[in-house]
Amino acid sequence: MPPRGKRSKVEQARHYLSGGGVLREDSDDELGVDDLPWEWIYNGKEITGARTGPFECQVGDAVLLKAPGSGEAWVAIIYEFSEGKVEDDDGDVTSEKKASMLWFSSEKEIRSKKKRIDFLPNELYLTASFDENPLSTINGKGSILSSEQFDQRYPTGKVPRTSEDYGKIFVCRRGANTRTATYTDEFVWEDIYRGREDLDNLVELVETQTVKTRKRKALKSIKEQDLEDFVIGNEDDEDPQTPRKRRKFASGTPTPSKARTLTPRKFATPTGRKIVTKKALEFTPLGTRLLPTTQTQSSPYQLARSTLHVSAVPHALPCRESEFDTVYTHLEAAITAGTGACIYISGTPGTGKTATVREVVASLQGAVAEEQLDDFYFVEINGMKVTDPHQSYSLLWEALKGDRVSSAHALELLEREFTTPSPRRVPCVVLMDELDQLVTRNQGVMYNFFNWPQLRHSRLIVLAVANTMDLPERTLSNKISSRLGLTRITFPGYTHTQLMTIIQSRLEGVGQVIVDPDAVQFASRKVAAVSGDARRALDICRRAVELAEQETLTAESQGKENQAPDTPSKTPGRQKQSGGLTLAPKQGIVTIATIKRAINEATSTPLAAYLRALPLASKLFLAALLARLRKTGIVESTLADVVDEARCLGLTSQSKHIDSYLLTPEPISHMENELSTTATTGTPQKRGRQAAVRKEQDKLARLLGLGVAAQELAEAGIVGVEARHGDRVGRVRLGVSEEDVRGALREDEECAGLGVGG
Ligand SMILES: Nc1ncnc2c1ncn2[C@@H]1O[C@H](COP(=O)(O)OP(=O)(O)OP(=O)(O)O)[C@@H](O)[C@H]1O
Repeated sequence: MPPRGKRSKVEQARHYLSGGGVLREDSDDELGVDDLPWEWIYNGKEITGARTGPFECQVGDAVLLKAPGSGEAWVAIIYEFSEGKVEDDDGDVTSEKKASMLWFSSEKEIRSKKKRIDFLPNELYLTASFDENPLSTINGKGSILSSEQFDQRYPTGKVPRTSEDYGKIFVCRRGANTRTATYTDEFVWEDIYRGREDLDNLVELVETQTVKTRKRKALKSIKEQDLEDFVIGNEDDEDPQTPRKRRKFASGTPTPSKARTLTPRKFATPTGRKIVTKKALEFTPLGTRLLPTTQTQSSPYQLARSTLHVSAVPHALPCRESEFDTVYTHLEAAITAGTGACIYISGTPGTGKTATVREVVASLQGAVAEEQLDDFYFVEINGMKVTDPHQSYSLLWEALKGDRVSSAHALELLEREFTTPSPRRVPCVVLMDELDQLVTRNQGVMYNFFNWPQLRHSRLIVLAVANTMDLPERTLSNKISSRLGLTRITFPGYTHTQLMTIIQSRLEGVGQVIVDPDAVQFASRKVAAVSGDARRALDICRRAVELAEQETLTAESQGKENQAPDTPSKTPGRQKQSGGLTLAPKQGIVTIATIKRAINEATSTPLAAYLRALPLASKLFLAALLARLRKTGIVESTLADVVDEARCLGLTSQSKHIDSYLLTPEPISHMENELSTTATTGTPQKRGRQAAVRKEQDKLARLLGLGVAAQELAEAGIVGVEARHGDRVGRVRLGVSEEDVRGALREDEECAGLGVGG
């Protein structure tokens, strides 16, 4: 190996320039292949420099930074040094020496087609973007020159490959904001930068002479932004809506007086390939826009229906303020500190988990747009929308790089990405919704998404949303899940007063009373008694508004038959109309009676009627399947587990129906044979015991008869049963919506005490 600082010609020849980004082989850096420890260089108490072996660097020096694995390096000026604690993958805490870097950017990183046409092959732009990096990412020193100085040294405009300077010397004559593609006036580097004391002036120069943010259509209200803002895979540089945000200093680091921004990423893939985005994948939009007011405000009923619709995005989420704050604080802290995080959010359906997370992300997007928060990417992966859990890998990779690859390849790339230090990695927030669906047969996906945020270079923030509290423990084992150190937030079911507030707040915009307050209270109490599900409460109220509207229209058309043709139509609240029709005081608005009708309707669909008419064995089977679903959060159960669950339900249930069902002699003859081995003679005590055993066996035999019920339910499409070849533990899952089954059986007398409510 050649002595440090000197490179063989062969090694030198390996260097090559790439538009300012230096591509070099890792072993060929000035620091050599041995990872010697870094030491501080002090001036009094102040850290002014750092050394490793014979290599030294000082505040104000231009350095090359590497990203091992990708072979890329970037150029930055050291702004200051600091030391912090880090936990390695084994949980050991060590201290880490790092430096905040002021970045140069290559022409390649300008995120716009408005690139300058006069850029030089080895030109860099000075940015006002800072980032913190471990000293271990330093790869050597660089030199920055004005174009005049550079021309004097290299009149041909090129650095010979054999030169010591090859790949290390750059021209800087302008500052730039890479996101807005705006540039400072031309300057002479040696005039504006003589050393560390000029650093703050440099930043100020770039900040004042470049435009900070592109104009965004919807800074006022993120909810009204075009959905493209949140759709990944949209790499259109011209799109001013795509969120490309700035980063602040990591927390815990002394923040300089100047605002600091991160050059938004537009790095190539690790293989250096240009990213060509194919047709964008579909993602769940961050929020669904409200329909145009012209469509919704034509009648107060229509307005009420649309604001009560579950797909409408409310302007605020009442009763979720503290959950919002917790999620917001965790996300903001992780984005700012450039660390990973994994937040596990659980709660029964309709408790506002998804809505709250989207609201938080939208607020953070707003903060980014206002330059108060660092840039971050956001992607939603919904377990219900992926056909295979492994697709999550491709979706995440596409979110990070805009590059669509197969799941297996994406997994490989992600592993490499997250274990590799990279100087300017933008944090990525992933919402993994309906997580239960992603773990059906494969815990690997969940494990990876929970584990990656722990890797110190990942900057991955995972928000995992599921219905059950202990999904990680159940699927990953206690040991692994406790090591993962998840932050847990539980969303409780809404109380009736909270549901009232939620409904009333949605109705505020309607302008007149369409739903009687007593009706709101009635609906809220009904829902809170079983599930605390806002979706269900909203659905009931919306349906009740439709019923009230129909009622009014019918009354109107009947009235019209008695009226002159030009009589104005009625609106809710009017009691008397010309033409002799008199409406009752509450006619036309939703009353308790309307709510009752809406609830009845919801439970009197053909499916509900079918479910209620099922034999008790089938109902018990469904109740057991629902109980499994609620306990495990996993959509699929084994038949054996369901039968076990049914046994527990049967033992704990107070229902006389269930009791008599379980104690009726089992009709399946082979069971009889198996179970009739107990003798029926002996002392009265013994006979008592035998009778009890017999009773238990009868119950068991009955329970085993649930297999027949399962078969019948499968034939009707209510459940799906899959017994793979050679697999005696058949798997079963619901074939219709869980809510439909719960809704139908909730008030069924035979199912009382089986806990099917929610
Ligand atoms: N606090 C609230 N204020 C207004 N609307 C709410 C509130 N909480 C929930 N909603 C509404 O209820 C519906 C269901 O909410 P959301 O999808 O967030 O529930 P979830 O807990 O994620 O349910 P699931 O587990 O079924 O996905 C949405 O339309 C949402 O807007």
